[in-house]
Amino acid sequence: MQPLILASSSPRRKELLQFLQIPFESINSNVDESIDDTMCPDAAVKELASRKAKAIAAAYQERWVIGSDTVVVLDGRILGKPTSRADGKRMLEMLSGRTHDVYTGVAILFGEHCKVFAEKTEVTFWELPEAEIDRYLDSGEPFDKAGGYGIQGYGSLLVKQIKGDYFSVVGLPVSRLARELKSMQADLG
Ligand SMILES: Cc1cn([C@H]2C[C@H](O)[C@@H](COP(=O)(O)OP(=O)(O)OP(=O)(O)O)O2)c(=O)[nH]c1=O
Repeated sequence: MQPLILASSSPRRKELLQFLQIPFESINSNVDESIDDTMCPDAAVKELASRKAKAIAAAYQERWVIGSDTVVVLDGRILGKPTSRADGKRMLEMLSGRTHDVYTGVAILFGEHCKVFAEKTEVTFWELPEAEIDRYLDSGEPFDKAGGYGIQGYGSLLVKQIKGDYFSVVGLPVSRLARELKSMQADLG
């Protein structure tokens, strides 16, 4: 079997997929990630994960392809990656002292076969004084991450509690993914 393709540019997703101990290569899908504002988060991450996987599957026939997308959701509003320092600060101020949801969608494609699912994890932040938010922004870590933080880095210090899959927050729910992939492969013989 040819190596699976991870339709992603994310170094975190690449690192997490290595836990499955299967050969793969990663290829950036470069898709337009705009979505309808009124979409519910579960549907939005599944749509974006599918869009990323389909873009690669169209160019690489007969290959297993995985696409994924992560968003942060507070009070029903989707927070993507901050567009500026001010936007990052606004997001972290909103998340301070509150519990939000992180949704990660995954699409597994093989020819006309596909499985798409989403995981939700609840994350609670400590109350964050402005000086702590400013220090965190200075680290540069927030800018390529949904919600403006990375739980796997300095952002770990902002987090009081999580409920659900930690790896899904980092960008790929590896444990569920391994099971879904195995089940699809068993069904296909
Ligand atoms: C909340 C959170 C998000 N993130 C990351 C996961 C995703 O990489 C990113 C959300 O953006 P995505 O659009 O899901 O992914 P990406 O642009 O990094 O990569 P690609 O589309 O090529 O697969 O935020 C963390 O690394 N840690 C966290 O704690």
